[in-house]
Amino acid sequence: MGKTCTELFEGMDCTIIGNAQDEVEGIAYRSDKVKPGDAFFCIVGMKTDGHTFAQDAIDHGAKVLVVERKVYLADATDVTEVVVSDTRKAMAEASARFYDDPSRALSLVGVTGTNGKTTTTYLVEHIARVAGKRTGVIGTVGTVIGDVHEKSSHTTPESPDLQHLLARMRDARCDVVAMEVSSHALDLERTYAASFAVTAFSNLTQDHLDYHHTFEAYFEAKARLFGKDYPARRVICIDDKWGKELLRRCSEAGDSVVTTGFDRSALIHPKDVQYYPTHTSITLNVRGSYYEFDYPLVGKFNVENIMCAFGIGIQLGIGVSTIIDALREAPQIPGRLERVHTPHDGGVSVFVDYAHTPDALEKALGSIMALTPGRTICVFGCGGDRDASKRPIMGRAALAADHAVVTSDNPRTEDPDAIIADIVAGMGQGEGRFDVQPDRRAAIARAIQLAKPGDSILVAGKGHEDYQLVGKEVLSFDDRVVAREELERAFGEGACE
Ligand SMILES: CC(=O)N[C@H]1[C@@H](OP(=O)(O)OP(=O)(O)OC[C@H]2O[C@@H](n3ccc(=O)[nH]c3=O)[C@H](O)[C@@H]2O)O[C@H](CO)[C@@H](O)[C@@H]1O[C@H](C)C(=O)N[C@@H](C)C(=O)N[C@H](CCC(=O)O)C(=O)O
Ligand SMILES: Nc1ncnc2c1ncn2[C@@H]1O[C@H](COP(=O)(O)OP(=O)(O)OP(=O)(O)O)[C@@H](O)[C@H]1O
Ligand SMILES: N[C@H](CCC[C@H](N)C(=O)O)C(=O)O
Ligand SMILES: [Mg+2]
Repeated sequence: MGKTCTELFEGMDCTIIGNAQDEVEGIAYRSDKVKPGDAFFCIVGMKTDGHTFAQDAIDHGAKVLVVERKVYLADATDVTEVVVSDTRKAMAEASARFYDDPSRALSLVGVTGTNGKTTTTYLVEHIARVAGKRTGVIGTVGTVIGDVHEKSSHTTPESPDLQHLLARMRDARCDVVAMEVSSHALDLERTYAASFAVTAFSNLTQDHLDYHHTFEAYFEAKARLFGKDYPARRVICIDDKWGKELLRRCSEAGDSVVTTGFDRSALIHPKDVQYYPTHTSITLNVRGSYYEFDYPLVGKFNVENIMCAFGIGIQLGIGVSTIIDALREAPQIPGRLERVHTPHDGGVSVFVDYAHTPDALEKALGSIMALTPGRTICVFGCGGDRDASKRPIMGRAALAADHAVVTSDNPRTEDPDAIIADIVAGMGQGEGRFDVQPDRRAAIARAIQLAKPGDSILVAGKGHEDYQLVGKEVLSFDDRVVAREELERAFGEGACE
């Protein structure tokens, strides 16, 4: 299934040097992954410049090079070069064409925002499924095509991988695909040339300032999903100033917008919410009509996610009663306030959650504390090679718990003790209310040792992850499994009193 350079690049602002009728067999952006007949896109990255790997790509069989500046390869006269002004955008557009624009053959939903993307996409998938649609999901926890789950390395894949996935979903006759769109993806044009039926915004709070540097730049990256490159129907949570600004822009552009939020001016907002340990009872005001129902997710932040998914359902044309039927039976989202079940828990509730930002940690703790009769203990750390400025803020946020155990998340290439020192720098007011235990298993065991019947433990930061990244190594580690093992060790048969 090849495509000629003409087919891939026609209409783009580019110069083709060589044979425009050359057939391209695939699209590559890593030289060592090139297969014979591929087009290799040379990307100027943050660490290195893809143009310097042109020869390596040719050695692996690349037939076409797409470049921002001509590379003049003396011995490669049979290689066609395509000169463009932005290889990332050109790669996204060529990838869409290579797979015959799969996003146009289905309803693609893009969810962006700092927190809530994974949860919302899972809810949308479930709503669409209950509405009788065939579904797909693309995001942090992995890819789902129909009933088949696959792992993924990025929340939002690089454009050739994304278009390939969408093509597989189209070929599997998916009607609705719910996809997380990260700010990195928008900035790096991974989703450029994908056409969305609906785009949705959850919230914007601190994360990824290592990459974007300022909040404004972070917001503008997210805002792109609501701009001219991505025409679609919109769903916007207007509880923060960033959502209000997006609403202003989309209204000015004449877009169809469904607003959501606790803000009473939102088209979808709650009239009443009752929080329980196992579920939530809500009365929602949806465009002036009231709907009362229970759903099996807990916590205040999930009210926002429920409303966002509701709004997306409406924008997809799904009936309100179907949306509510689906939400009543909403699935447990892996590693999001997921209760650890084991026969011997000593009356201690352990929740594993993916809170890895200051706002998420504060909200996850608040949600657990509101449902806990006893004390709440928080086990958490921060990822290495990621926004370091969030560490002391997360430290301070964790002091809302009765006790905190500061540990390692994914240290990656950083020194775990140095990450912990950054966190503890924000915990000056908490003398005596936290311990430090760099070993994550020992930290979970320590929290269990401190807990009494009626207490809760929040193990935050890694959620569904079944690995720990230490240096360049990928170690096997799953908070849910480790918590279960440590609960059994503490309270199971044979445990020492
Ligand atoms: C910060 C970031 O997103 N970086 C992405 C970016 O890397 P980069 O610009 O540094 O690329 P580079 O290493 O300088 O290389 C430049 C070019 O040379 C190529 N190259 C490089 C080496 C070689 O031997 N051969 C070769 O061809 C590379 O493939 C690349 O095309 O472009 C690369 C592909 O072109 C991505 O793989 C890489 O993702 C890195 C691995 C990453 O960790 N990204 C994370 C932060 C990320 O994207 N996260 C978001 C989720 C965030 C959230 O939701 O919280 C996500 O969507 O997953
Ligand atoms: N609407 C929300 N507002 C604030 N915090 C939330 C919200 N929804 C979820 N959270 C918190 O954020 C964590 C991550 O949630 P989720 O995985 O849905 O977000 P995400 O945007 O996909 O995150 P990531 O950027 O890592 O992909 C949850 O475990 C929870 O602690
Ligand atoms: N998508 C986020 C996930 C962070 C998860 C946390 N466990 C960590 O490793 O920091 C990121 O890549 O920044
Ligand atoms: Mg996610």
